[in-house]
Amino acid sequence: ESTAAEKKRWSLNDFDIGKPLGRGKFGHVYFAREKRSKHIVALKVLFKNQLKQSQVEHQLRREVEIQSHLRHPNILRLYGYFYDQKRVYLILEYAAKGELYKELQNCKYFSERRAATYVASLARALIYCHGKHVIHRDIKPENLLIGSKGELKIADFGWSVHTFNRRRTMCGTLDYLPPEMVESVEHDANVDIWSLGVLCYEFLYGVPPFEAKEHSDTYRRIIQVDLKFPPRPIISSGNLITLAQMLVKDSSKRLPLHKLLEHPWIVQNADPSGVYRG
Ligand SMILES: COCCOc1ccc2cc1OCC(=O)N(C)CCCNCc1c[nH]c3ncnc(c13)N2
Repeated sequence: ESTAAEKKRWSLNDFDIGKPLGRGKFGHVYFAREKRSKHIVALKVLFKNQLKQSQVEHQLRREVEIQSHLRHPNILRLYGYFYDQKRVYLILEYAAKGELYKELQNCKYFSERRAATYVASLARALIYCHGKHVIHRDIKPENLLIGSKGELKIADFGWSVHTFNRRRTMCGTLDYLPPEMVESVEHDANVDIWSLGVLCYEFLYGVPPFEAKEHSDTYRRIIQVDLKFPPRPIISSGNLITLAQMLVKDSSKRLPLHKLLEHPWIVQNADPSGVYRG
């Protein structure tokens, strides 16, 4: 069901452009307001020539197609898009509290309550996506935003695919990739469970579990599931068990997302509203 916003042909002069919200690989994101409705949005501007050079136009088309049909409180809405001679513009929901990774950098690592609250809301968003045969494949702090009430929003579905056409292309950091993607063998929705485990680890320890100086070392640590838990005070053992059940090499043996939501560590620590109130 597409809304009026999806049908309308938008153009740049429908918007008052505000401050830049940050720079991504292919362009900038701006704070913007739609003039008629006064609705606040984020406008992501991508340069066509850069998209062409990197041959990602098809990936962007798929991203727009996928994200515009997803409706979930923890998935950043894509209201529509338009383009002109040189640029493509994505009209996105505005996340008032910005990028999660900056928050993680500021406080080094999150409390168990905060980590579990975020992991639970991500699990619910991924269950929703998997129910629509969409796997994200790129769950990492840089792709997570925080809404005005502190709720988590997954943005940047650049690497998501419909499960029938599983592409095995590689990208960016290896840290979050599960063994089957690093070995570029067949993969399924369980890749997102692995990445969620990596993310949970990074929320709690401040670094991803298989981080290493060289790509080749990260690669080997992932393949061998070389998982170490540095001594960190106030981490309940329940968490370590949860993590160990998500970071399993055999994708069919990973803790399913709906089981994760019933896991004692999540139940005891995650705020049921999905919002971390501090
Ligand atoms: C192909 O692209 C697909 C869509 O990708 C994005 C959609 C929205 C985004 C960011 C997206 O990709 C990552 C990216 O461009 N950066 C890391 C730089 C800007 C960081 N945003 C900061 C930000 C603050 N409040 C926000 N409210 C909504 N969206 C935001 C932001 N950013």
